[in-house]
Amino acid sequence: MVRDISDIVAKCGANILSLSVRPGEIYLQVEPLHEEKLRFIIQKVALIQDVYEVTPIEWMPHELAEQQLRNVINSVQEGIISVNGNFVITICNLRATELLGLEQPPVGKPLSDVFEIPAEILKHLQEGKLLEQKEISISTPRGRLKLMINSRPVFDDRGKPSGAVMSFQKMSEVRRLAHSLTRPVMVTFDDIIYESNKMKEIVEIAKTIAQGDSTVLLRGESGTGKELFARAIHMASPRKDRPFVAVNCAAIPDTLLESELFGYADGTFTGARKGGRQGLFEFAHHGTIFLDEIGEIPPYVQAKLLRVLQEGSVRRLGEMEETRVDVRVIAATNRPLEEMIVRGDFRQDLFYRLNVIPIYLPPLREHKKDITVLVDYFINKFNQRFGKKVQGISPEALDYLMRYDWPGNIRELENVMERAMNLARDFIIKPQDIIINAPDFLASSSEKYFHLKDAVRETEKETLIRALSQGGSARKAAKILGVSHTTVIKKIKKYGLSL
Ligand SMILES: Nc1ncnc2c1ncn2[C@@H]1O[C@H](COP(=O)(O)OP(=O)(O)OP(=O)(O)O)[C@@H](O)[C@H]1O
Repeated sequence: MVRDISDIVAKCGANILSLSVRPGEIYLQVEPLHEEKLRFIIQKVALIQDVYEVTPIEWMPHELAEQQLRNVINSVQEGIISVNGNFVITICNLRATELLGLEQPPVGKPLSDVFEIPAEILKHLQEGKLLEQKEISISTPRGRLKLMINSRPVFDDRGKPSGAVMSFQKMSEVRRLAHSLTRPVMVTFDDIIYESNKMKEIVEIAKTIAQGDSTVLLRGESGTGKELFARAIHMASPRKDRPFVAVNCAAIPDTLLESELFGYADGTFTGARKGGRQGLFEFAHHGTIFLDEIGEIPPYVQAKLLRVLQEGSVRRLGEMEETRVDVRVIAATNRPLEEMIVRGDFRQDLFYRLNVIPIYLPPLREHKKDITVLVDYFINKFNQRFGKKVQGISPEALDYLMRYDWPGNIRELENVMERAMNLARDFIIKPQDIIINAPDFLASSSEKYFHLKDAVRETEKETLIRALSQGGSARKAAKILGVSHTTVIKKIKKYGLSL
């Protein structure tokens, strides 16, 4: 049939440009024809035995497939470049062309002409190796650009490397994406509940300093609202649409803290991720980093942190190059830093750098006036969470709360209220719904009633609290108690305590 068709076309003096045969279909591309000649060819071909239909079409099937593929690769957000075995560009999508600052896709040009690829990466590609999440910095007509690159090798029929397909994204976009996934819980100053003048003054100061960029040091006992204030300051600042990165310095083992904060270069240590990794400071670029439990950081990390605060740039572990970071630092601690300086446990110069705006959050026992509004706030909060309809608290129960000293501060009050809301059978919280786990306090109250299990729990919690305040850190408490650091961390979580 193909020969019969070709004969007809040839007799009409038309040139066949390409031909494609599929089961049940024959496609013919001929040079442009006069309309009459075309009609004549169609009529003749239609008369060939077993030909059912002859239709003029605009594009050959391979041209259509090519167009569809081009549309797909041009519509993706990432830059895509494919190279052959000689590292000549065969495909370059619109995003890649734009990122490289070029007018036209550089198809047909050697990769090295348009892309300043570090030698080690080039070697990697030539050897047909997979490349994952490698950061590179290239110069474009519009200036230097940091990219995150991935590359998959392509192999020929004999399994030899014959090119690669690379995809890349701007580092700033990767950061933004990561941030959109880890967006902080939106805490604002409206979520800070108080009515006392003491707290009012503090909130006013915090609102004012939120506008600036200076480092803030939040001091106060555990559970007084330091993290809440840090988040509210961030959300009231011009940085609110950028990352808020909260780091609990005490929860990260000393050996990891440095690389977590400042990142590491490729091949810095065994098991490290290929291509290195950016640290939390880089991740927080243009945003805020909250360094909780700052008193827990070891001396060598203190020295590096001081440099970051002084220079405004970070150097990843194992790297020479410095990266500028624009990060507002909010640090917090419940430790007596001044005493730690005297003992040589905390650097004085770092203290001064951190203590630019000190904010002291008082313990709840010093602003008991706020208990009433806080109780109402927690009743509302837990009504919503538990689908309850508790309307308030009885005067006796409130009096009970007022008599207690709240060593665990607002966090402890919140926990006690959560428990009370679970126990409440009525629309009003009664004294019997309030369980305060403090032996001294229980002894002085009318409801003293212990199962052995509860007593063991209480004693364990008490002992843990004592070891923590004596030692000042989970690690030291573990030593005092003769248990592992992990056990202490687990128990702290179990009892809703905080370092
Ligand atoms: N003024 C407040 N109004 C409402 N909730 C508060 C207030 N202060 C603290 N809280 C709540 O109390 C709990 C403890 O607060 P937060 O974690 O901020 O304390 P912290 O001082 O950072 O504690 P730690 O030092 O143990 O990390 C949180 O659930 C927080 O939402």
